[in-house]
Amino acid sequence: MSNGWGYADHNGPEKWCDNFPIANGPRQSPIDIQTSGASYDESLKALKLQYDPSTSLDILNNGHSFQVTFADDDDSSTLTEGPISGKYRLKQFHFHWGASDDKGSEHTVDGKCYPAELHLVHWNTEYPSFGEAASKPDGLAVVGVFLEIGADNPNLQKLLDAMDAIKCKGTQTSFTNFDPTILLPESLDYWTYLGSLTTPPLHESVTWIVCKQSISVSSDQMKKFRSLLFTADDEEACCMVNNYRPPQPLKGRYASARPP
Ligand SMILES: NS(=O)(=O)c1c2ccccc2cc2ccccc12
Ligand SMILES: [Zn+2]
Repeated sequence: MSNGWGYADHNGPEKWCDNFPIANGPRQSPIDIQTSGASYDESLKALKLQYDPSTSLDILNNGHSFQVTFADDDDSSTLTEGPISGKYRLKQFHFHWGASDDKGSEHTVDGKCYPAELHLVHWNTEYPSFGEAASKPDGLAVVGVFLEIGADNPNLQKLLDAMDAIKCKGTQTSFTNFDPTILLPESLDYWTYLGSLTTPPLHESVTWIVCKQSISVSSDQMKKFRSLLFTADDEEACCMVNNYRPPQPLKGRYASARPP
């Protein structure tokens, strides 16, 4: 690929295998979660998410999505319990979305797409750093939350207001005192499976934890997501839309869930 990976026809998900052969690996993400095939696992615990708003640092347009980054030099913001062992620290969260309200999520549920999907990225403190953890089979845990078209979601407003300052690739601004707990659905019931990063380098290092309940977003709020650009201010403008990888082959995998 001439100029790095992206989501266009010339450098998008169908081309990633050229530079990242793991794209055709045995535990790639996202997947279509087939609820009839999901198994109940008595050993699964309830998710325990403890976030300290003082760890939020900044919001960045990285040219693929926008992400809010967190200080991860201590155990102030962590994920424990659920399907994982030990303690994982929150590193960042970001979103994926479509050009229209009928697509945009990476995971699907019985073939249903959502207009957007939130990913909260955590790394296993068994390893010395995020960078070390990112390529280990149990290195990362990502909590996914679907966004569904409905009423305006006031909990998204601070993110939407910051978007004017990060329109172009490579721009960032301070984003402090933000508690990502407000982005979570009321119920933290989840499906879980072993997968990968959904973007290059596609490391097969992620325990996926996908919430069954969605949060709301209005069509007008989705238009604000679509006002961001994939491109830098000195490049021809290209709207940041359809920054999602489609579901990948299950290759014998299935999602698990806690018994009702
Ligand atoms: N979609 S994703 O959660 O796989 C993902 C990451 C996952 C784990 C670690 C780092 C990640 C960085 C991402 C950056 C942009 C988009 C998805 C990303
Ligand atoms: Zn993601």
